[in-house]
Amino acid sequence: MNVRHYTPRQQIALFHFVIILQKLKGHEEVNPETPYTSDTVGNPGAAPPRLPFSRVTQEDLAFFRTLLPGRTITDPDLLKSSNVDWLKTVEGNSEVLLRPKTTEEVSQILRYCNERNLAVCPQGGNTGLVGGSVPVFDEIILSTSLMKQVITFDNISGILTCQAGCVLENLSNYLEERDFIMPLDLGAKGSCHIGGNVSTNAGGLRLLRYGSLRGTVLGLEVVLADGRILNCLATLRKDNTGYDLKQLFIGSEGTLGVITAVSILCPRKPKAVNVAFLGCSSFQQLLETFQCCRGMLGEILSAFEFLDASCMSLLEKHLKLTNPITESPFYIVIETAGSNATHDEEKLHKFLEEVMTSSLVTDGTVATEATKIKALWSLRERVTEALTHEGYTYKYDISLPVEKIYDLVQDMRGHLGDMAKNVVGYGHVGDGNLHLNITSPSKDPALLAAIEPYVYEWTSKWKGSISAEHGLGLKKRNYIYYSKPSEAVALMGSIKAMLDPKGILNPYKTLPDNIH
Ligand SMILES: O=C(O)CC[C@@H](O)C(=O)O
Ligand SMILES: [Zn+2]
Repeated sequence: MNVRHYTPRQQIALFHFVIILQKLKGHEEVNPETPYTSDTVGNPGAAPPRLPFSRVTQEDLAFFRTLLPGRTITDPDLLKSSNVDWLKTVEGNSEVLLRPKTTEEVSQILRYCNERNLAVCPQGGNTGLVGGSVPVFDEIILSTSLMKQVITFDNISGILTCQAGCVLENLSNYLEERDFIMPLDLGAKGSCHIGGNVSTNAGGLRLLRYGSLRGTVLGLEVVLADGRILNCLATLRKDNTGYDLKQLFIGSEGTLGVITAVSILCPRKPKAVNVAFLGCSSFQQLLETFQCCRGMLGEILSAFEFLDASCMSLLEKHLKLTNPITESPFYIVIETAGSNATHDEEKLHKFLEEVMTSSLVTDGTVATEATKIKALWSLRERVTEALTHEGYTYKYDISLPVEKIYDLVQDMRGHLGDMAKNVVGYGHVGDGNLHLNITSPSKDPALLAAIEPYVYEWTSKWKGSISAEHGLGLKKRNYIYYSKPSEAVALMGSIKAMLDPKGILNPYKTLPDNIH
């Protein structure tokens, strides 16, 4: 976890080396076809015209280079992967990437940018799916990648305090060595930063059991747009002294402040973990299995996830993963996490017996051993990755009453007919959160016009959320009114104006172009 101290020259060399390695691995290879977002101004889901922020000058660069020697990056090749999002769907034209190590440095950067009216795009692991973590035009990229120190961990209370740039998987490993776990787990754990997770209020695979970050985050340190440091890094379970300001920064996607440190309540590492992978012949049966599962597994249930048969075909086709059970229209991943292996296995087997004999489930397999558990989880966690091989993916992250979630997928299939290559559904049944993904060989404006606003109207009719866990970013911000009343959006605008009067923090994100 600790960062070794390198000279500025060594740091640049290391940074170059890492980028070359990433390119060789092919992970960070930039799709040359990603259009610059600035070229798409006026298109649906794209950017409004550039706001009148200052442009970065040589004097500005001189200031940053003095403040962050070796950590002010201007080489276009090195900037490329920070300008483009993980999905390679949006790309900014930033000419500066800043890599502070301390809160004080972040504070000095923001104080300077605010005075100079320079726009800033805060960036964590850049794994977001709504275009929130990359610049739209030439915003300065403020990366948390070197802020990766664990500050404290209390093994009595289970409270971890760390810098915002800690990678989620590194934190999980750190905690597991101490018999604890993170309350949050995501497919992107190997790259995403805890600060980014908190800024977007990421949900993930354990929310059913441990709740959202709005409950597990106990304190935050945030740097405001004008450079003021707000130290609300409490490590208390209970604290009712005034307004809970940290909630404003959770899920506001870096538009109100830059999160620099987080304190979070971590559960004990479960002694026994089991994963069951089951097949169901209808979504109705899947829902009945969920009800039965909640009743019979009770407190040991830690995840209830699903994917449909189309997702499975893509996993097999593109990632060469093997379906461990008989083909079914729906698949469920159930995880139990408890403190007594015998008790948990007994409960799980009784439940499996019940759902098999009542024919709710057609086939299944169970894993207790770590590598097999990981393999079963891959079938759910890697659907997003499999979809990227299909061409262009239109992504929708919808909350609905749980009994409605798959109706949307079926309805959309009927609505789109042959226009779409694939219409797939997967997600977090336990949280009523559907990931509806629609693919086409390439970007297709006619297909998009058939999907939107239809999908948002459908969601709004059932009082759902048009962004359950991914945020609004650049892509979804103008659809906020489908989920929030105008009074609420107007109040959000007032809060933004109060905390960031010049609007320098992550402009063009989260809030709609027109607040009415
Ligand atoms: O890519 C998506 O649509 C969902 C990604 C993620 O939230 C998941 O649950 O796998
Ligand atoms: Zn998800």
